[in-house]
Amino acid sequence: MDPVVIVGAGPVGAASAILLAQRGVPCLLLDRYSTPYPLPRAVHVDDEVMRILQQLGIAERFAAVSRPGLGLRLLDGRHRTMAEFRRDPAPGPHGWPQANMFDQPDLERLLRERVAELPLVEFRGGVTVTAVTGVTSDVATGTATCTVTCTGPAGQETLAASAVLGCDGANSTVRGLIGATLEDLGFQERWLVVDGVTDRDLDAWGGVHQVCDPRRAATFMQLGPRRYRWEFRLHDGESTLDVPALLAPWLAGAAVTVLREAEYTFRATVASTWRRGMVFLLGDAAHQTPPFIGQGLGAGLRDAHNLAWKLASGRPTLLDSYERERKPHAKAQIRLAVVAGWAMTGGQDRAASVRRVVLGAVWRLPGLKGLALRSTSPPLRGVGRGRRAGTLAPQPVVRWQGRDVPLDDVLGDGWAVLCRPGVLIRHGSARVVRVTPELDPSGALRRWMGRRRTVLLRPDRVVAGNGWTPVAQ
Ligand SMILES: O=C(O)CCc1cccc(O)c1
Repeated sequence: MDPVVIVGAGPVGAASAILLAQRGVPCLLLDRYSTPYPLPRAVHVDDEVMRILQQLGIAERFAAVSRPGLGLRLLDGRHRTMAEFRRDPAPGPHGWPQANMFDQPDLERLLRERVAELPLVEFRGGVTVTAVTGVTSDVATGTATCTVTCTGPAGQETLAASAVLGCDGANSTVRGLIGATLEDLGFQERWLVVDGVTDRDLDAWGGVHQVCDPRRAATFMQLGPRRYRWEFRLHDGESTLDVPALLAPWLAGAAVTVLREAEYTFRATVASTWRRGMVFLLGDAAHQTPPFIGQGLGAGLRDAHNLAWKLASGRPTLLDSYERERKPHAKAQIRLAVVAGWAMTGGQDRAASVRRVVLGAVWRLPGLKGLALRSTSPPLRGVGRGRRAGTLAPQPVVRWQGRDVPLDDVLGDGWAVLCRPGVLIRHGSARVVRVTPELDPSGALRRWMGRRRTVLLRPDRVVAGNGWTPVAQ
């Protein structure tokens, strides 16, 4: 079997390789560079994405280097809290804290270590892809073969591939090679991103601070012990900022070493098509979002998780659902991020300051203080029928073979059916898990199942339907 060639060994490419190799699919993981990009970019993943890291086999190690986020605070220009939306740091319905803050190089290291453990993944660094063919092959038979032309330490090579995954970031070569264009979702701002380490803990609140000040919108958060991220909006015509002066109000006299200062243009875009033949786009190659709800990297990992089991199934008809499911989900999260950005920066008009005053006043109403933040992840569209189809099943701790384990570890890598005790089903190749009081001592799974006798779960733990619907399998 020709390998799946994955272009780009950042988190999305590495995650794709791991998920495919774990399912027995050989992968060739190519990157321009031999070592991971050393500078921090993403800072947050939610609890649904933590389940993907769990499936990759790195969640425990990741939890040891990340910290639960406490939510979101909206501050005015004098850093006074206008509103606070809290998150519980304890594990939630998906078995992990709802928000997890981290330093991206830590995640990249864990992913590369996991890649190195898998004999079915070959990594080649220093390789630049120049052409991809086979993009219009008839994939109905599943036998299409693509070729990837690249240059690297071995000179120019043409590689045969059963599929090609373009995980090569915002300036994706693969995207251009398959003729996809970018749809603009109407947001473009320049921001200065500053990462720093301080000589002592700043004793800051452990959530994300969004400064809603049209004169200088800003974001501040803690990523690790004495590790902090600041982001400052740049106005038209500004190319540099007085960073020490901007950091000073956050430091309370502590000294900071700036690790990185980089200008980014935050954009909201989605690729016109995410697939040609057996060539797929994932991550920033397929979509870019402003960072204001912390869902950029998560969207890419969701792409990898959505596609890997479908590719590994060897059933080409399943592949049509990749873009159909992922694109609306990614767009919904990008639109939310754009709204959040608008609320923060809100323009320079008089109405913007009125909006902020109203927000502050609304926030002081009794009952609104301490409002909990909800998930920003909508259900996937077009997945099966029935209640909760397209949503991710929860992941309570269950009692299995005498041990307390997270549900996903019991469900395994394939299709699964949760069923009430006493229900007789023909189970085909799906793993049948009977939801008895012994299995589910907290009752969380039984409460979630409600009156449903059975629930069919896809390999990515998305609800495919109620009852036993072998059609979906
Ligand atoms: O959802 C949360 O609790 C945090 C969202 C977040 C994460 C990272 C950056 C950012 O601006 C928002």
